[in-house]
Parts: sequence; C-alpha cells; structure tokens
Amino acid sequence: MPHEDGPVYHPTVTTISLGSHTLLDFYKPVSCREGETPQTEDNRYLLSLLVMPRSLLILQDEMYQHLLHGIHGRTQDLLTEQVVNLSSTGVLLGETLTRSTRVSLTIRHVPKVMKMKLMLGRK
Ligand SMILES: O=C(O)CCC(=O)C(=O)O
Ligand SMILES: [Fe+2]
Repeated sequence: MPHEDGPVYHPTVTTISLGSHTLLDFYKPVSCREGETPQTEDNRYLLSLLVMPRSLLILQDEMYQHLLHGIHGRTQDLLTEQVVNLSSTGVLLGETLTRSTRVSLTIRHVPKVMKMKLMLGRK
C-alpha cells in the first residue's frame, strides 16, 4: 500500500534487506485539483527500484519528502524499463525474479521524542 513514512523520521530512512529481493514502487502523491481525471494507484505509479538481497537502501530528499512508496504483494517480478536501477544490480531487463522470504531492517533516526512522566501510583 503506497504510503509516506512521515515527518518524524525526516530526512532519511535506511533499509538493510536480507533474504529475497523485492520491488519498491514509487507513486506521485494524490492531488485534488478540480477537473482532473480521478487518480488511481495505477496512474500515480512512477517507477520501481529493485531492492537486492544484502543491499543497503538510503531513501531521502525528493524520494522521501514528495513521493509515496509501497511493495506490491506478488510472488514474481517482471523487470521492465520502469525498474530504474537495473544497471547497478546485474539483473537483466525482461528477467522474471521469484520472491521468497525477505527480512528488512529499517533504521530510522527520530530526533524529537516526547518525554512523558510516568505517574503510576503517584498522588
Ligand atoms: O521493507 C521495506 O523495504 C520498506 C518497508 C516500508 O516501506 C516501511 O517500513 O515503511
Ligand atoms: Fe515506508
């Protein structure tokens, strides 16, 4: 499901991937201009990144602040021209990759945390 990771973690989210590859898909945000054709997930789709096993992905700037991202639930990925980082992965255009179990470790810096005093049992 396309989503933003939100301002709390701004400006960077970092992901280590283990196990399977996956495709991370990027979408334009929903705009609410009058007279525009209704927006669907399909027509907001922009591009994908092939996220390789044992890779480190750093998401920041425009990709973080402006675009939405998500991972489709499917078992196989056909690599098309919309997968924009193929040349740095060694995987060829037109190949189909079968997914298996993937573990992603996401590292987020949270500069602002809320401090709450625990009042349990106090009067
Ligand atoms: O598994 C991933 O690489 C990203 C998952 C994600 O979008 C998130 O944790 O917000
Ligand atoms: Fe996310």
